[in-house]
Amino acid sequence: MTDEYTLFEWAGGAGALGKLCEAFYQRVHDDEVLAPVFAGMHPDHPKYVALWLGEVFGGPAGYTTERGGYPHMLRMHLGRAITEPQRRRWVNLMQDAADEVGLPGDPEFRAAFVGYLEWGTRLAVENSRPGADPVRDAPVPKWGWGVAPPYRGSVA
Ligand code: HEM
Repeated sequence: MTDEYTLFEWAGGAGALGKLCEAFYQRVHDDEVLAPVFAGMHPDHPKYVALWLGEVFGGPAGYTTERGGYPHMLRMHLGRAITEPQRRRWVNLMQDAADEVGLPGDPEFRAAFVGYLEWGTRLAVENSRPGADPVRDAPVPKWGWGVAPPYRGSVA
């Protein structure tokens, strides 16, 4: 059964995601494309992103209960005008960090993991576009092992 474990559990839980984000932001710090984007970030930003990822991947709802949930995450991206090269570098460095900290390398986990990174970063670009007016309030999304159906727009 594919849903016997959540992605959170399969990844190694909060500890593994914490290490992933520490390694990722270390790489960001040394990266010519992303260092300027994150120059003013909150010192605990890696912890918050780890909390977010944990909730998305089926772990505890800590980002919602402790950090303002989806509306806060969305606000943090509004107006940032994230570019495609920045987005792509973000995805690349996350995968480098996943290798570095030894997240599971099996095809199913990595496909689901990278699927979320692609989906989430493309939404971040869209939502950060100057003038974008995305829905402000929504639950933290959940990501699992499955395959996402095609997006058909908002159907009344
Ligand atoms: C799957 C993709 C992404 C996820 C899951 C994500 C997650 C988050 C979260 C949870 C926050 C708020 C942290 C807090 O509570 O303080 C945040 C803030 C931020 N994100 Fe993202 N993000 C994604 C993509 C991106 C991309 C592609 C960029 C730019 C290349 C970006 C740039 C930023 C910046 C600059 C902040 C503000 C950091 C600070 O000032 O502390 N994000 N992100």
